[in-house]
Amino acid sequence: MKHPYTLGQRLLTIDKVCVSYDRPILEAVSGTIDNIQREGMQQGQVVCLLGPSGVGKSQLFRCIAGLQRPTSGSVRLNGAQREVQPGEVGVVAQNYPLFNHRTVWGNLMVAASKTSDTAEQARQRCLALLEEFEMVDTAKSYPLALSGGQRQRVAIAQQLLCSSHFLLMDEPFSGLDPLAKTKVCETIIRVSMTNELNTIIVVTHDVESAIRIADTLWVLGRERNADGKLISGASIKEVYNLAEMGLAWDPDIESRKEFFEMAAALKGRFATL
Ligand SMILES: Nc1ncnc2c1ncn2[C@@H]1O[C@H](COP(=O)(O)OP(=O)(O)OP(=O)(O)O)[C@@H](O)[C@H]1O
Repeated sequence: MKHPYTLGQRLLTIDKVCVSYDRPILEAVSGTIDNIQREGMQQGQVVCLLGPSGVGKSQLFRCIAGLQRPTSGSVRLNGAQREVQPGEVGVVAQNYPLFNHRTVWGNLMVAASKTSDTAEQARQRCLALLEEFEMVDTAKSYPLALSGGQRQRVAIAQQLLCSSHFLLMDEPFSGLDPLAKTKVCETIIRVSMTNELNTIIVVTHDVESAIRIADTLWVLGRERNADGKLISGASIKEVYNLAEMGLAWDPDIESRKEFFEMAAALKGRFATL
């Protein structure tokens, strides 16, 4: 079967990342993200990192964000030899920390000013993102006056302004009702299609939302010993290339039987990890 895309440059390399405390938490985690190229489309990358509770997703998240150095191994961006530095990957945390004493515009300008050559350039970049997220009329509002979804979009815009196309999102669906989840999925898809280099890694437990937004799923898990007990030290046990499987970028994915089959298969796999 001919795939409707090709792969370009390497954007992210996770190379045998190990994290240990009193016991191994991550054991030689490796993975790569390449630039997806779809003819006539501006298509970014969305990878969802799934795995059972306590398996080590947050530890890997921190390593990818450059917030924590692995015990061994490395995370590198854009084919570089040096390790990722804090700030290069935007982090959208669960509570969307914003400056509450600044307006939406003020919050965005703080971020844009750090990475723009002139104030006018910063202004243009902020305006473009507000337009992209249909939030121009909230520019003068303060974060506490926004809905959760609006705050999340400001946090995403802020991180896109100060990082270089990489966004890490921590459990963006937790505690949301189905309608709100759909909106978050739409926001992530929209961000991924704003620039072909935009690369979003979403850490989530939400299997259905993950299948809706991702081109690739990484499942973090552990091995079991002969007695069926989990062995410490997780690695990426499964990689599902949804793009190759014909399950990515389909706005009607939820109405297809493959969607339900994939969700059921993943949940079954979770139980073993
Ligand atoms: N500073 C630390 N010292 C020792 N152990 C730690 C430390 N930080 C995390 N751990 C352990 O690492 C393991 C993985 O934790 P982590 O928070 O990454 O899991 P997770 O997959 O994100 O879980 P959840 O989905 O519940 O958030 C846990 O067993 C945790 O106790």
